Amino acid sequence: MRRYVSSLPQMGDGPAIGLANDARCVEALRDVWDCTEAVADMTTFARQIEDSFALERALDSSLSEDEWRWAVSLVHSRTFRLEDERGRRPTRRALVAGADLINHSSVPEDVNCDWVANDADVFFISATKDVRKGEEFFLSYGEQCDRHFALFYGFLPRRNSFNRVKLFNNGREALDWYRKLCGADAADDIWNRESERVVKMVCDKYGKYTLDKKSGLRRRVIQDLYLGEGCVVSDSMLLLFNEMCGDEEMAIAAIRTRAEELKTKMVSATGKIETGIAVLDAYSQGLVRDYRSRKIDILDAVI
Ligand SMILES: C[S@@+](CC[C@H](N)C(=O)[O-])C[C@H]1O[C@@H](n2cnc3c(N)ncnc32)[C@H](O)[C@@H]1O
Repeated sequence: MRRYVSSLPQMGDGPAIGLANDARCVEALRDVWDCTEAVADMTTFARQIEDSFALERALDSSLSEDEWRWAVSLVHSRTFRLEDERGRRPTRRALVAGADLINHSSVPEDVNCDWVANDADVFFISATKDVRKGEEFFLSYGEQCDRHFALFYGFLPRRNSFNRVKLFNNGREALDWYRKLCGADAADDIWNRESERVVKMVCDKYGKYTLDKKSGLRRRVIQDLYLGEGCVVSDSMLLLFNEMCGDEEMAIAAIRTRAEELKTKMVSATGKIETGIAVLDAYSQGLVRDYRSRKIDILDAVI
């Protein structure tokens, strides 16, 4: 056991355990387009660490905050989530020595093994294709965009076909942006009726239920308004703009305009980001830069 623990990333190995563990990153990324979700994740994570540290500290006053952050990061980056689909048992996390050495790949063809745990908590890991002697095993830690890996694991997958850039937070924001682009008046009745129709139509097809914090009610919202790797435009965004613009060419032109606008915003924030990340270690600085440049590449590809 001691040998195993000493083989783990040690305290201070920040990069190996993710940017979410560094509060200074939250400041560096705040207000920068498309990092808003990363910042929200990091803020939640920081609060969870603080709250749980206070509880642990009550049990063991010799525990330092750095030790606690290190332990939480290892649990995040090295454990397997055991979920009981029938809901009879709460979700648990298993630290499986040996299996926790397998790296992730976001390239489906490179993934060559998979895992499962049975009802008796026996953990199986098996090859899903022939693996030659000396070849590396790769698991999929999930079909996630770069944000997830940078924040909670401290790396970016070599190639990530699941990476994306969110162009709008919801359908109303998108239509409001488009109204301004067209120079229409916010009080224009015809425009507003048409917007209502489009939002309802896209919501019926692609909307997801979310909890409205103000009213406490569940509402259907259009969320997946994104561009993905290889000039992929999400179905909900294409439908929304097709309906509003009346034809596909104009819809694509509007999406391009938005991409250009966001790229300009991201590039112009570079100075602020560089100042913010100057306090991070060189590895983490590189991670933030790569994270942003991959987003810019996605925007560039459609411009
Ligand atoms: C479950 S561990 C995998 C084993 C780890 N490489 C080790 O040597 O202990 C997860 C950590 O491995 C690293 N990792 C996993 N997949 C990676 C990849 N494709 N590229 C770079 N680092 C990766 C990250 O530091 C991540 O937090």
